[in-house]
Amino acid sequence: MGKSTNITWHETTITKADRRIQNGHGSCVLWFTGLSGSGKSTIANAVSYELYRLGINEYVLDGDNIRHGLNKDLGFSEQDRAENIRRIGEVAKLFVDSGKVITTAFISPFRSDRDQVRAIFEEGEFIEVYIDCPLEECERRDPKQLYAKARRGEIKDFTGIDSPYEAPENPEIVIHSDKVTVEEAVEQVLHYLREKNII
Ligand SMILES: Nc1ncnc2c1ncn2[C@@H]1O[C@H](COP(=O)(O)OS(=O)(=O)O)[C@@H](OP(=O)(O)O)[C@H]1O
Ligand SMILES: Nc1ncnc2c1ncn2[C@@H]1O[C@H](COP(=O)(O)OP(=O)(O)O)[C@@H](O)[C@H]1O
Repeated sequence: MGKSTNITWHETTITKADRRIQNGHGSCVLWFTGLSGSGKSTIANAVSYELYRLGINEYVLDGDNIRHGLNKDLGFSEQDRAENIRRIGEVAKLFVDSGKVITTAFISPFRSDRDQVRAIFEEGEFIEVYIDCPLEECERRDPKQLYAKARRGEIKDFTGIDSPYEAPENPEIVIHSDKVTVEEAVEQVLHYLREKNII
């Protein structure tokens, strides 16, 4: 329940539909989820680059970056992760309303948090992209040496080690990042967007 009272929703003069017409394409959020090191940031940025090249209005919301600003008051407890995802979901909704195709790269380990974000969007606007990569491979990559730290007990509540990751049950897109190249992953996402007439 919100704390604000006496507030009224104000419809904007220019609508999401108007912005989509001006842009010449649809808007949606490609919600990447997966373990640390699975490839969320790499693939989300590669998708974004390709969309930009095609003249599509895009934006990337990335976990580490948001935690430097908007969500710098949040840690990695289950409660803080839920609030992290809730806020990102609301920000993503504003971007989708602005007419963009956005990618988000957050571990978002809890199914209920992701489902709550899905619920604030209209049908077809929330596209869950599961970056499916075995923990062993993520740990082998360990691009930020965080798994090594977690194994040494220097980071607590690390996803996949001592904090759970709940895989999506019905994601729109599954990318096996241990089996396909980044280029193939990008093509998989673009194919989906074209098939749905979003781009
Ligand atoms: N305890 C713990 N568990 C998981 N990840 C950790 C942790 N501490 C720091 N980091 C770093 O923070 C990035 C994950 O932030 P997110 O906002 O995506 O996490 S979450 O969605 O709220 O679970 C994550 O980024 P990625 O590696 O890009 O996933 C890590 O770099
Ligand atoms: N097929 C692939 N898709 C995505 N990343 C890959 C792939 N193969 C190797 N990598 C590497 O794995 C690492 C993934 O890191 P990152 O994108 O930061 O993951 P995350 O955002 O999920 O933590 C990068 O160093 C990237 O170069």
